[in-house]
Amino acid sequence: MKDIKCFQKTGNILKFEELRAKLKINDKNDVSPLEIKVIDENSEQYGISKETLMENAGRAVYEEIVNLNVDFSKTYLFCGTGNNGGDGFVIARHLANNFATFVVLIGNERKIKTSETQRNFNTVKNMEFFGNLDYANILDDERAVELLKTIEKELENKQNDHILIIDAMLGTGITGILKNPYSTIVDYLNVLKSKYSKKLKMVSVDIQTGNLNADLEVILHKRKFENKNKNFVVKDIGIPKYIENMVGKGDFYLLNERKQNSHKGQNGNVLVIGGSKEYHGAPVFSALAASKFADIVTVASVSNVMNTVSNYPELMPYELTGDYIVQNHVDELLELSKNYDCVVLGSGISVNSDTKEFVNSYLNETNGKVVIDADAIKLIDYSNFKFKNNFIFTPHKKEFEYIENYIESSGFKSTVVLKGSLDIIFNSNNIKMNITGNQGMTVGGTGDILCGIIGAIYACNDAFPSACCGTYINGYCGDLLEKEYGYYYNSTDIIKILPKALKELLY
Ligand SMILES: NC(=O)C1=CN([C@@H]2O[C@H](COP(=O)(O)OP(=O)(O)OC[C@H]3O[C@@H](n4cnc5c(N)ncnc54)[C@H](O)[C@@H]3O)[C@@H](O)[C@H]2O)[C@@H](O)CC1
Ligand SMILES: [K+]
Repeated sequence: MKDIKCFQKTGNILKFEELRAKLKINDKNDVSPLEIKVIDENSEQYGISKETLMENAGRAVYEEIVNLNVDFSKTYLFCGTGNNGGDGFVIARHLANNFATFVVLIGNERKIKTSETQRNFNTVKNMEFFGNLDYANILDDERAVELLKTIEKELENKQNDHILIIDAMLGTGITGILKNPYSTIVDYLNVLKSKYSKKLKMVSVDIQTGNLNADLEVILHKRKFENKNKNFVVKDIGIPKYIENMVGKGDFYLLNERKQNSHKGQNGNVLVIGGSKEYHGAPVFSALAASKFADIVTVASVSNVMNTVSNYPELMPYELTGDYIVQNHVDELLELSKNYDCVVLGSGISVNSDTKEFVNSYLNETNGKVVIDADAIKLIDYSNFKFKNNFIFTPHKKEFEYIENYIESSGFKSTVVLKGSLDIIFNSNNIKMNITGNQGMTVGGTGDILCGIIGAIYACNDAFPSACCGTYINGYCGDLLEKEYGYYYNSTDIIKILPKALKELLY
């Protein structure tokens, strides 16, 4: 892993910005909870801890409360056990210095799972001990109604002019319909709000819980799809822009879980179509890399590649006639491909006119997932070529020159991994950089390994996350090896360490 400071506007960053401009990919405005999870994780990895994010989030909400310019006689914070509740604890810390503050934890405190929420909860408990705020723990509807009744009493009592309710119950972690006591609390608060709309102010942290009709939603970092309240403000919490454009450990949340009780072949099977009389190492590297992740990997190639394949019992051979993969193999291979989730095309396939015909016919005919690498990229006749959305290209700089002029065309639906010291992964509406890997990766075969890894992941995932995660894994192996051996490792070492990398990243 290179440390980020080395990317002071190097060629690659400029290339990234040039491609992003060309593809007209601007920063997303709305994000899904899963995307937020990816950003959170990658912020943590690249330098801004979740604790800092939580602190900034709480502070941002507190600033909005101050902006309301209301001298609240009492503030209540309804906090869940997740990080939304954690934000609530941070807000309570700030409120308590200026307002009478009452923190309510909903659910058993043992359910608090993240360290950042735990830390802020402990501080709230200390503040209760020293009398800076009040605290109650609500476990069921009964206790909830009891507390809400006291709030109602305060509202009836005319001298209390304004009461603030902070909704830090649930944020992007909500799943399914609201369970009790949350739904009881939300319903009761809505009743109070309708009866005392002037005296009662309700502010939701990030997104309003259920159908709470909050006066204001203070949304953190980016607007969420869930946002329903028209009265919202989006607050920056200090996540640098580039974080959203980096591949990190967070991206692995986008991959499908391996099926637990799966049986053979459910976790993806891959067909490697490559090799020739001259090159038999390349397709075997791709296949061996894929075999560490996929269930079944077959190499379809000519006889002398089969000799190499036969040294690896974990690889299935499929022998083709002749010395090169050529046009008269098309029907046979289109048929064979139907039994596989993903095809890896190109490793060592050689550049000659017959193979050129094969590559173009195969890619025009197939509807399956294909990772297109190396010679195959050179052999395509781009003048009348469909960049299908189930294609992932893995060119290095030189090979990229073949496809660069087509990426802006509306018909460009493929995903590209532009390999380099900083890899750039993009399709027509996403673009990310990957910084794993090091100079040791220039050794021959790493490109074959990369397309094998991507093919194995792509077999049971979507194209863009497969391209990102596969590229990350490949470089990550190089980083593990660099720690041990400096730059003095080769592709066989990468394949050997691949299971360790996969375990660390995916397990
Ligand atoms: N990058 C960001 O956007 C940041 C997000 N942070 C906060 O973190 C929140 C997400 O935190 P979490 O992922 O921990 O999730 P939440 O805190 O939103 O809620 C998760 C908890 O609620 C419970 N829950 C889920 N669905 C439920 C339902 N239907 N009924 C009852 N209980 C339910 C779960 O058991 C879980 O414990 C965001 O909304 C935001 O407030 C901040 O800490 C700062 C960083
Ligand atoms: K909330």
